[in-house]
Amino acid sequence: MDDLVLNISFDEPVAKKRSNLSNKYGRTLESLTSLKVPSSHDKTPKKRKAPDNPIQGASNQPKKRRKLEEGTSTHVQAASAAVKAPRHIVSSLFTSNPLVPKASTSLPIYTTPALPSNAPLTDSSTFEGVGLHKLLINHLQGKMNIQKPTSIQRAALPHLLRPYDDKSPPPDIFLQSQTGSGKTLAFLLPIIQDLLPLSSLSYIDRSIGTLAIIIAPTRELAKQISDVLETLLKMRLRESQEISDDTEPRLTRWLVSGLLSGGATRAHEKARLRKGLPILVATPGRLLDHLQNSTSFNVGKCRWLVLDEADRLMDLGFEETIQGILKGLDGRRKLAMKAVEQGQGMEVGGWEWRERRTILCSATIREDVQKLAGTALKRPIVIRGSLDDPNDTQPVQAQSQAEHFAPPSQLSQKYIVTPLKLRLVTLVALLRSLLADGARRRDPTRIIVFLSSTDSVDFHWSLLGKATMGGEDTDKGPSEPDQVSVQSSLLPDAIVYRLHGSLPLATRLASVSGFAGKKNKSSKSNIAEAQSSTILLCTSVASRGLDLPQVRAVIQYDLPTEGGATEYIHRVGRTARAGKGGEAWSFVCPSEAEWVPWLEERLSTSSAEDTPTAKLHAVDNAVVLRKGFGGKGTEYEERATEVQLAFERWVLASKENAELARSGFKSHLRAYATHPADEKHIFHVRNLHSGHLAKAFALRDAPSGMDKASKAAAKVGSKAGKKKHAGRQPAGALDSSDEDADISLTEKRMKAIVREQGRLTKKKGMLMPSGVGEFQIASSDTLAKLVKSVSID
Ligand SMILES: Nc1ncnc2c1ncn2[C@@H]1O[C@H](COP(=O)(O)OP(=O)(O)OP(=O)(O)O)[C@@H](O)[C@H]1O
Repeated sequence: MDDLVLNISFDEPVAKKRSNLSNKYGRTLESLTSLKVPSSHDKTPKKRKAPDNPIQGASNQPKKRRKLEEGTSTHVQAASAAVKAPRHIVSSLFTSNPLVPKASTSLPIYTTPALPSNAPLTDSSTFEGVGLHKLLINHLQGKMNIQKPTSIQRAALPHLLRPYDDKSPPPDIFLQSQTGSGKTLAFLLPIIQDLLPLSSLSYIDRSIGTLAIIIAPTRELAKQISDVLETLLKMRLRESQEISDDTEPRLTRWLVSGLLSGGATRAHEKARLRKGLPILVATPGRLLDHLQNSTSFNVGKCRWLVLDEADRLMDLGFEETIQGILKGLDGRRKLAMKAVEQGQGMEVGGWEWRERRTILCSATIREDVQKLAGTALKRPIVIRGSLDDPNDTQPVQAQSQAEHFAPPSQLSQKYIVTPLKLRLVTLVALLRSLLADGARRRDPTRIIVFLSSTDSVDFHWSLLGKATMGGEDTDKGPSEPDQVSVQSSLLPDAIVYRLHGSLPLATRLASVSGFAGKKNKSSKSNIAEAQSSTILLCTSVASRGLDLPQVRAVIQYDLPTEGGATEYIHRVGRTARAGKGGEAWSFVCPSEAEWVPWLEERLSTSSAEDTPTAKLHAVDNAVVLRKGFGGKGTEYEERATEVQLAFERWVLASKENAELARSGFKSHLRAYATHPADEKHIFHVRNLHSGHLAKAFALRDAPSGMDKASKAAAKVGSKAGKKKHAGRQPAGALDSSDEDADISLTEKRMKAIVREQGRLTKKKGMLMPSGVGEFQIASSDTLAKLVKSVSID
């Protein structure tokens, strides 16, 4: 069935039984002549015609098997040199795997529960009822198709829309609610409503400066919030002629928004600030930089401050930066107050700018977030947006990690216990079956795949984009950092994007918008992207806040190394947003099987009651492979093997490819070693069979020295794990250090962790990285560049 949908058929099914020859180590060896490459006499390898059907090309190749394969062609010789192994042992994918507990042999049927937990409310709640201005309601309903508030909006808006009252000043707000529940509008709408009346004062224009600031941890998130803000600010400033009420004050369009995230030059940003940006969305480093260095940045009357994803801001080490921003804002306000007292500044009608109103959004109220709340918020209350109780508010108190933070109830959560050797082909099979489902529904399918390191993202992205079943030469050399998308012959009609912090900003933004189906100027793809299915391979940089439309599934190919259950919830929260359905898939190695009850326990304590959000469904690996590759009986095994071999051929085909695979492998291992101490009983590098893991990176063998490296990684991991949470480098940390101004902070953090791991050596008084391919921090190149310029005493 899937074969049809994906236009893949096997004209010559490979039904031969594999000979189960075991070597003395008990590993089954098979030589596969499909791996046979042109002999050294063939100076110019013959161009093979690309088969129409990607898998068919491979199945047409000879199937004779030998024990050992000898790489003899000239271009394979080069690759052989790269992998330093002229004789490659090819082990079977389907033998010598650890036993996997029995799981469901059919895919669970997904049904959306009657009441998705993050959907707009269906009761009598209305935007009028929570006090929203009619112009904003008209715009939401007429232009944005948003009819009713969600529970967090119903709970937060009355507090945030309350006008300032000297005698009973409104509280600052700590917003804590599910992913995809509409927090962005919950803080943007009150800000706009508060500033709107100023538009009627004839003497007020943009020169008043910045009156509201929203801080987001990453550039992607800042851009997304800025886009929503711009959409809101396009609202009509008068009601339609027929119902226009002439007693209403006439509003002018001076309320504009700006984005400061290091995407433009400082000089350009300064010029924009000089003109005046009443509402500003910014990443922390660049904002502090302008606060400290741009005299034209007029923020003395800034009344609103939003700290979005505050726990992520803390994770990324922005605590000092935020404290600097708070001090900077307070200092500027004092100066503005003095100026008004001395008659050198002006008042803003009766609008109270002397009291700042701060909103902090965070999934968790950990100790560090609570500390931040202590400095940033006045008279704070926590608003959670309970479905049943619109008035569910409480004072801020420290809680356990994931308490009150659960995945949306309508999300379908599944996991596959996958032997290491089968990971790569299972991923391809799963992607194929999800795409086939979408094609059947005639819907473009969007899938996000989380990996643990930038090197691993780069490897998988290149592999999918360039490896072909027929082995024809589509490799046009290494990918440029600004290349946005690739297409895979194994994943027809889908465009594959990647996202991590080592990519240039323009590429990152183009990847996000391309994946979301927006028109992409920089993309070289001929396919109409809006109609295409898209896949995003990414690090944890994409786990927070990103609101990408119609994400059908989130695949955690690598489970989070940082942030435990909370990070899991954020990642899966990229789907099943605002009441829509979605699937979350987790790849679990046999040695990690304990992760499932471990996670379920945490999810059930975070759910209000024992809801389906606390249950993950096991899906049998064979079911996924069969669905993805099709065929009768165990034919899928042969097909999966052909796919694996095609990947391995690609890795062998050039030095660059082999290097990509080895870097991905090593970075994966290093990332794995950073699981915290209290997860070591589940995730420990010593439980990973390096030879089997190599298969998942399309390598025939683990890169040399990996035994030592994995021991070192295990040591480092346990050492790092013993450190307190605050001292550990989070996944994707440098992914998000996205401004020039943040580089020095970034360097400090990076040096600390690299030093901790003993991978810096001192050369000529300068610290240099002594290791290769860095894990979740950045690619080895970036690491080298960043560290090179810094000398340490
Ligand atoms: N009242 C509403 N009715 C329908 N859709 C809504 C409503 N409010 C927000 N949305 C939509 O819900 C989606 C998720 O909103 P938003 O990104 O603000 O969620 P969030 O709570 O910030 O999620 P996360 O915690 O993952 O950042 C957006 O596409 C938004 O347009």
